Amino acid sequence: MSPQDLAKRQAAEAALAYIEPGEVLGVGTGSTVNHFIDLIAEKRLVADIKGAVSSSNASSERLKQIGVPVLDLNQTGELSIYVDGADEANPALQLIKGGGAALTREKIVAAASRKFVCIADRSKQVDVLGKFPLPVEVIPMAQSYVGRELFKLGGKPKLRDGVITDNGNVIIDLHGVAITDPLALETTINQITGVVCVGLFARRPADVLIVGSTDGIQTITR
Ligand SMILES: O=C(CO)[C@H](O)[C@H](O)COP(=O)(O)O
Repeated sequence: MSPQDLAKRQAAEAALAYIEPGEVLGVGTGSTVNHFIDLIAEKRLVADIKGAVSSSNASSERLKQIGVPVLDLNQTGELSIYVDGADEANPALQLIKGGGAALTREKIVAAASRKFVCIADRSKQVDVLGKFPLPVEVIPMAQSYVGRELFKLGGKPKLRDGVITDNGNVIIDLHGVAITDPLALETTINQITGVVCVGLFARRPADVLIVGSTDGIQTITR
């Protein structure tokens, strides 16, 4: 396992402590979350979990494989805990997410959860968000229009080739914007017609960030 992968696994393992027995768990998407799901099985915690609401078809499949029932958010009500990774996190625990194209469902599950526990390796920590291209999920017929509107914001929008989201939409990645005011940019992009969701989690930041590294675990609480 690479040092980065080991750091992701350490963060994922620390997040197991946030699981509330008998509760429905929100589960995100990505390689760090895959460690989290695998660890639930390895540490024999499956029976503690009533079920999970998942942010992607990929995570749903992985959860089912270890025997965790995948539930419909419309049937569960508010979730106590949501565990997910991130592409970038700033000191206010605002995030860029969507590297795995699951941003819309991730934002929905995060919004419907009382506590968002973000798990990441240290490479994801930044002072200013925006080195990682900002993912925007877009209705396919609006992709050219939205691309032109995103260009006006000063960055370089690029269609993510060959990617269709679980919701049947496309992803435009906005490159080269240093995000000094995440709340304002989230609002601006949300208001572009044809945008389904922007992978900027400023209005709904993480509540806890668990960072794994070769030096160990760091937990930051908002
Ligand atoms: O937002 C995401 C998927 O849409 C992931 O949380 C993000 O891309 C981090 O992925 P990884 O854990 O593989 O580094």
